[in-house]
Amino acid sequence: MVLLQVMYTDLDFIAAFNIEPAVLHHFLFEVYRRYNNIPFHNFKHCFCVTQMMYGLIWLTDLKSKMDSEDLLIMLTSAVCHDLDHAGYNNAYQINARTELALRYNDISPLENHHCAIAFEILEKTESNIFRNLSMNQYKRIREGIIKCILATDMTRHNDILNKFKSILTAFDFTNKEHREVLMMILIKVSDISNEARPMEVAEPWLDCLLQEFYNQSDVEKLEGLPVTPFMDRDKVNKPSSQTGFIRFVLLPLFIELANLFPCLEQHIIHPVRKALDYYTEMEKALEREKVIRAQ
Ligand SMILES: COc1ccc(NC(=O)[C@H](C)Nc2nc3c(cnn3-c3ccccc3C)c(=O)[nH]2)cc1
Repeated sequence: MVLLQVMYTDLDFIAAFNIEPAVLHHFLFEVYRRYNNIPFHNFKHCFCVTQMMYGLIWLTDLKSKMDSEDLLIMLTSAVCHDLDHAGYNNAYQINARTELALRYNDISPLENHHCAIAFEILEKTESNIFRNLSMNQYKRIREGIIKCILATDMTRHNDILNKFKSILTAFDFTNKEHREVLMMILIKVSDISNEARPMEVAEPWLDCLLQEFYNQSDVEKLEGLPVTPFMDRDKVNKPSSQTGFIRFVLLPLFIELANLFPCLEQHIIHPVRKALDYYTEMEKALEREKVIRAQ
């Protein structure tokens, strides 16, 4: 948590929002406690997403383009975005008619839950880092965090990306709606950006993700529920699922963001293109092996 604390300090949130260090520590400890020990959606994932968000804020010089409230919304949303994730995605929640699906009427049940847990923590005085804010500031920050966390539901991926594309040509930092879409894009980029990291860091994350996905599809098979193909251990081909993800999801998203911040080309697009080459090579090696074994 100390590293997360440094990020709040470095971005001058302590001074700007009169956040007491003890309260920040309490908040981050509660967040740490409310993430679960599952292969992928654990506290380490929360840290990676927050660290990526922090890096993007500095790389794009957002401090000079957006006010502190928006930056506080982005960092806090990253910290809280997967709180109490149990390793079963929205499709499972809805198909299995879980308590979450029932409570949130099948509308982004997980993301609604992550956000509700975040504000449960923030309701407690000892961990409410917003307790010295005015009512208006609190309302604005709460609205922003809800929008950002709910935007991490991948079923909304294309809608959010298309909205961003439509405003890109005339992006206006003084336009509230433009800023909101950009904040959603930035938390989405941070959330799925493992492949922008060195391969020795990125590949283990994919193995952890597949572990979580395989665990879910095993349960779905046991419970006679529909199984998502890219989660089925009998169907998933790791390199080809990842080349598909990088080509059709990751690169298009990162390229759009780089249209607004060209410096990101070298920092996140270049490494992802190298990751695509790596998994494409792995795919070919697997194919060759299959041919040899088939003979
Ligand atoms: C449009 O909705 C989608 C699109 C793609 C996927 N996931 C995939 O294609 C596969 C499993 N690969 C993948 N999925 C990833 C990564 C990072 N986050 N992430 C992920 C994790 C949980 C839920 C959704 C996603 C994209 C990654 O590096 N690879 C999941 C949902």
